[in-house]
Amino acid sequence: MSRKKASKGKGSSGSPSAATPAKESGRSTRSSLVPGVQANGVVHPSRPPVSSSSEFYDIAFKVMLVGDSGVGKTCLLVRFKDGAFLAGSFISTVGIDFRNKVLNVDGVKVKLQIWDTAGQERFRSVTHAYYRDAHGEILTHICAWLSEIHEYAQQDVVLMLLGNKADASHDRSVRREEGERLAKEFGVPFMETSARSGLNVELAFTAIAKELKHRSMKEPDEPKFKLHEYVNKEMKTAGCCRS
Ligand SMILES: Nc1nc2c(ncn2[C@@H]2O[C@H](COP(=O)(O)OP(=O)(O)OP(=O)(O)O)[C@@H](O)[C@H]2O)c(=O)[nH]1
Ligand SMILES: [Mg+2]
Repeated sequence: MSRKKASKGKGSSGSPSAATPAKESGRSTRSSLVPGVQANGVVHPSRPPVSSSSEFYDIAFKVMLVGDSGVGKTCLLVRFKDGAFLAGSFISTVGIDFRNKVLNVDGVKVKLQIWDTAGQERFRSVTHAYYRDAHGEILTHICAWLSEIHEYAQQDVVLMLLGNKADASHDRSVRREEGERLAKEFGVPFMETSARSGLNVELAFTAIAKELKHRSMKEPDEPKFKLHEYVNKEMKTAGCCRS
């Protein structure tokens, strides 16, 4: 299987299809974005791996983080990408940013190009343009955002609801019971996360990557990947020692 090289780091763009470097959010240093990365879910024919480096990938997908301002989308992405928590004052995302991460999913290098959208209402028209290219959506406020997704995203987009700030008793985005109820009602997987402690952050993105990879590369005789079952099995509970 031939491997493509992933652009590293963080970027932002005014256009969903042409990824061009743009302004930084001011929260972390900017690294350059290599344009022309195809995040199209296309599997490349089998060839020996070009490199064992995590920079190389076999298949790529676009995943969007959507939700209200302040729920922790940027922090979740930084935790996933860099393993760190963005402490300090809250700097709201302007427009849209993205970061790439390559995961090893059952021996396949899956690149997630993760778009971190601004939750503020005034940027809504910017984020609408990105929905149609997204393969996966990670939500942090299901009711308000599902109608947007139904309107702008592809029908078969993979969805996941997160209840972030599980470490904080008062400042949570979604109460666990409420999250579980809504997720059941809308038929999407739900998990509690914490960008601060790292709880379930890796799992949330890995689960999406697994589902997308299985959809693209499933052999005819291979059993269907069950996202709900995988999430329920792997999920760690808030308050527990693991993260
Ligand atoms: N306790 C706690 N605080 C968090 C967590 N995640 C984010 N925060 C805090 O919540 C605030 C908002 O986080 P952001 O990640 O910037 O929020 P956002 O969803 O990206 O907001 P917009 O960019 O405006 O859409 C910041 O002050 C973070 O430090 C978490 O898991 N636990
Ligand atoms: Mg943000």
